[in-house]
Amino acid sequence: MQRKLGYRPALLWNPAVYEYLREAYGADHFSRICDALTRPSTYCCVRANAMQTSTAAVIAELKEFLSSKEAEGTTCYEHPLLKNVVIVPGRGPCDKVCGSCAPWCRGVLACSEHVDEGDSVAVFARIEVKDSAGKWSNGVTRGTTIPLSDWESSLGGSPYDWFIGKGRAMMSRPTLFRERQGIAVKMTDRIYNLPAFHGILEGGVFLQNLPSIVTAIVLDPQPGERILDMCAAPGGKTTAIASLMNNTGEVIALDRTHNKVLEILSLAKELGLSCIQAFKLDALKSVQVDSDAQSSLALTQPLEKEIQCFMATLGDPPETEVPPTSQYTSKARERKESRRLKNGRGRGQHLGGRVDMIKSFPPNSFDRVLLDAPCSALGLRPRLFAAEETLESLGRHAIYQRRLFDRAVELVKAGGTLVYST
Ligand SMILES: C[S@@+](CC[C@H](N)C(=O)[O-])C[C@H]1O[C@@H](n2cnc3c(N)ncnc32)[C@H](O)[C@@H]1O
Repeated sequence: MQRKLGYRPALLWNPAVYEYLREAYGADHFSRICDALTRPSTYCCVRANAMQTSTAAVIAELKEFLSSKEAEGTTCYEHPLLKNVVIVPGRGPCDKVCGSCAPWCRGVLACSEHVDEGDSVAVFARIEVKDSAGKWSNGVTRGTTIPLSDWESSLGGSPYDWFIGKGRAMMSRPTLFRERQGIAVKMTDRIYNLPAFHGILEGGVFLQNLPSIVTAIVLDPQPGERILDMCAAPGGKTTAIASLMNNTGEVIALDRTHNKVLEILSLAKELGLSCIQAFKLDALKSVQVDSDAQSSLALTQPLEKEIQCFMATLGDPPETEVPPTSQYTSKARERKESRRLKNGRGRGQHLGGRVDMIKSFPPNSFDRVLLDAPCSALGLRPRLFAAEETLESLGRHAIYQRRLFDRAVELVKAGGTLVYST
């Protein structure tokens, strides 16, 4: 039983992607990457909003918050090199689980008999796998009972179950399978422990990962300049840039999705950054073209053709390629669905609020351009599952990113700075 409580998960890949990346990185390096991806970061990073507070004030307030019961034992300190950046170390992995994420009742698949509100429970994550018919499933019907006597051979025994911590049931077993909303388990001890910062120091801090903060610093925006952030929502890097400019000059943020533009505007308002203007625009169409250039653009290879060429460069797929699914879903439909998942609600389902649209910008319009292109999200951590990405979908991301990059190159002034991050 003790063996199961160790946290040594494996990341589930599409086999062809796994082979491709293993060859690209080398077996040893790739194995370390896979291992790191399965674990959360062991620290949090908070950017102090210099417009509203000081780093010292943020540290004082965070320390007070962290010394509260929930986050006991955690402290924070200023980053040794980056001013305005505060690091909050977490803990993990803990052999004996050392909380608080909260499994939502609709997410609970199976549960032991006679669990009552207030009981102490162990929480496992189960990963979906593809069955022989090519259908994704976790093999558990919602409402399954886990017999306490043989939990190890049922839920606990598969390589796709990982113990993630202990908690207290907030609902009885019958209630949690009946309810449509609510927290089923309040985690008390987690394998990895990072304090939650809900609603803390609103407007004074922004929770942001270190590479995102560094991206804005590398761009090196200067007060008074005109900066473009091409794929900007929710505005983490846009606001970091505006802060570095002491809220002077012009920071233009683009996103192609209405609701996401609203998010940028709302974050800029919350942080008191008035030099940010956000527009709804497809960055692929962000460069003004004259009519000659327009007709040559029409001659550029369509995306599908470019992807086929990319696939051809990979040669035959390895024998381990995942079999095609029995239920056919068109590529266009798959793309639409994945866009919907990434972009949230579409046109006609606006969150409310007007956003400005802009047509395009003349070439060489900006002192500096940041392109934080949409990516495959394979590097997001922690993750136990990456098998939905195929070589084709990765190729699609690469081509899309390159097209955006071409636009960024056109928009930055000669001698200006272009930072590409993804
Ligand atoms: C990686 S996220 C950007 C994160 C952001 N830079 C930050 O730090 O908060 C990528 C964003 O690009 C947007 N996007 C994707 N394709 C786009 C396009 N063609 N034009 C404009 N925005 C696009 C997506 O809606 C998404 O919000």
